[in-house]
Amino acid sequence: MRVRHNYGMTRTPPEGRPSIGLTRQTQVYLAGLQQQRPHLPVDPERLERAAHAAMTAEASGYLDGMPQAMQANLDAFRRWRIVPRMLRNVEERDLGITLFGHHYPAPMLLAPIGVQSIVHPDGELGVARAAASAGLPLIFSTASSAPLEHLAAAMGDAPRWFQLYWSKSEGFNASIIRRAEAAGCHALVVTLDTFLLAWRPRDIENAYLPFIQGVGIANYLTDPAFNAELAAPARDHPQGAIEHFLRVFTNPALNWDDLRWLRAQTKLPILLKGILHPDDARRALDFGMDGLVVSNHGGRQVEGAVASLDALPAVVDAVEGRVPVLLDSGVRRASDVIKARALGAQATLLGRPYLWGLALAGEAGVREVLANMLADLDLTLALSGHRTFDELTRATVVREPA
Ligand SMILES: Cc1cc2nc3c(=O)[nH]c(=O)nc-3n(C[C@H](O)[C@H](O)[C@H](O)COP(=O)(O)O)c2cc1C
Ligand SMILES: O=C(O)C(=O)c1ccccc1
Repeated sequence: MRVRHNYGMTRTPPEGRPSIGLTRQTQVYLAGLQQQRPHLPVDPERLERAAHAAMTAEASGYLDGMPQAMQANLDAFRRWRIVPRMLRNVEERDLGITLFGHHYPAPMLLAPIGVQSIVHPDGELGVARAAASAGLPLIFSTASSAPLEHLAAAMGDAPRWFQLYWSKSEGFNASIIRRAEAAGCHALVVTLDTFLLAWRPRDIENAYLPFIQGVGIANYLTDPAFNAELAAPARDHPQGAIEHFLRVFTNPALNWDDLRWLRAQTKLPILLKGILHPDDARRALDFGMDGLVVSNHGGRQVEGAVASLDALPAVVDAVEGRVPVLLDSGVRRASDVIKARALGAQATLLGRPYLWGLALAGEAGVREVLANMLADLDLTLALSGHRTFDELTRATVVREPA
């Protein structure tokens, strides 16, 4: 089943099907799933618990982040409340948005998440197919368990972006950007907050690092520049490529001036992911960046970090509408997408929730999580009194009373 990227604007429900007021596109997407729905928990907290119960201890520990930073992301969303508006004729709605000249069905992308095969054998390929069926853009991670070309092939012409882990190897960086362009990615998202992997208590307790087993480095193993760099003895030694990956992955010397090199590499729009300070946002614009992703990496890098949503308004003010600002970290339900949009995020990235779907039911689980999110988004947009996301403003939300 394939759904084109045009949600809404039609009132007729699919034949013989009672309408509960969803846009036609949301109905069609849900209807297509009826036969194969795994029926996962719809509530995100229950979904999370079920997924963690189904995973190995190592995968469960790896998905977790630091308790305070993760909780801060969720608390920040809870502190904002939507103020619904009445009697505004919201019968015809359009959830679509446009970013960098491309139309997408909803203000939601799938966040780049590495090493997905540790939660389910469907891994990134299952996620790619599920994203394609919803028409929602998937951001391929550099640290994927499958090469980006395989994911692109599984998606047909459905939209995808590429996330870059900017390694110490200039040859690899240049090569992987070329590959992302060739695979039809619409934009390059450069993740700045993970130039080292943080002190992650659960992984340390489990003595766990996925790459040691060679998981999550498919883009490196298939890269001609990366392979050319391997010394001959390393090439003959199965662990050689893994050791080389570990050497080049960490890159703490990166600084702003390096963005000049990156800017010269591609004409694709470049977004910086991990921006939390308004001065960094302004600086990104000085270096010709095309967008920002406000993110604390799902609370996985700096314990006690500011919540993404709390950092958003100052970044949006600093940017003054010059480039799109996106947000992730803590998006769990449609109302979170609406709150983020009201506070100035053009779109949000959905992270862990789709991984929970993957863990429980592979590709079908991801499809279901996405379908549930879209239906919730469609209804919550309407019930809060809006036909499009452009109608949301800061006045759509209030902070909870102290
Ligand atoms: C298991 C896991 C792996 C991740 N891998 C990557 C990655 O490869 N590249 C990246 O930019 N971000 C990665 N992230 C961060 C996500 O892109 C996103 O910022 C985060 O999941 C948002 O937080 P949330 O899932 O709590 O909403 C990863 C997150 C998780 C949970
Ligand atoms: O674990 C992560 O958060 C992450 O971003 C990552 C980093 C390197 C490889 C795979 C995932």
